[in-house]
Amino acid sequence: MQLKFFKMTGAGNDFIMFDNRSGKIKDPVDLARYVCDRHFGVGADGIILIEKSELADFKMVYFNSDGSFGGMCGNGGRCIAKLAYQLGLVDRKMKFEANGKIYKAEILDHENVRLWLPMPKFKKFNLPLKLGKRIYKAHFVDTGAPHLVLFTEDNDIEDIEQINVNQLGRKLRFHPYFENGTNVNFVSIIDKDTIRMRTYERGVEGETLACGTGSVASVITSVEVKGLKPLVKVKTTSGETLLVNYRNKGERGFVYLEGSAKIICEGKLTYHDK
Ligand SMILES: N[C@H](CCC[C@H](N)C(=O)O)C(=O)O
Repeated sequence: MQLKFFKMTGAGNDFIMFDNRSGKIKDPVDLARYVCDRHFGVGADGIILIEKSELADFKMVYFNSDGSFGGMCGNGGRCIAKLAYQLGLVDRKMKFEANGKIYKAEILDHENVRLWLPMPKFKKFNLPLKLGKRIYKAHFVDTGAPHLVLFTEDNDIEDIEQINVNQLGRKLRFHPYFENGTNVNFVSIIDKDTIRMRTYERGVEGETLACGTGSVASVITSVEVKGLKPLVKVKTTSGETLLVNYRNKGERGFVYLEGSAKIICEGKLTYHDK
């Protein structure tokens, strides 16, 4: 069959997007593995399907490039909001459902999208993680995707740019403490409202150029544990900056992620469903 697709990037985290409101994509796992391959497919970190929702304007269904179900994706969430707007499905402000939760998004201008996330319920700060002979000082926040956060300054890492993210990230990603694995973020504090972050992503099994839910987890941890002051700028590996605003004030609390979301191209994919 032929499937119309859009290739998008959210600050360097790239996705192949499909409108699946008709339900014609039946095997997204196989499709994700095929289309995300950078040499035999189109190439991306994951696929995202727009589907119908009973609860919101539409539903976002996200799979990593290895075909695993991704739950939520912050950069992908900004991309799907942009696409839904471009396709005329929604106005500038919208609500969508992803993995059972409701997200709000707003198209800010031709480039930037703001995405509000539900307040993370599951956080565990100051989590010692033993790996071989070393104990890493880590923190964990579930922002719709599971995220481990390690500050370089607490783990005797001098230069974040020198970390072998694919090697160390991979070891922590498969740490037996996490039943379903975890994404791993390395964070250096630059000043009271800026961090540099590098992420090893579960399901891509390598460093990605930016990670939205990881940025949110890293900023929440930076504010709660290190006293950073929102709005916090997150310098990603792509060179783009993501913004995270966060107030932890009970009923009035909120957290949002802001950054670019762009359509790179659209096309038709020839695909044989297995
Ligand atoms: N890149 C995504 C996170 C993906 C999480 C996914 N890799 C998983 O938990 O399986 C983001 O921008 O939020």
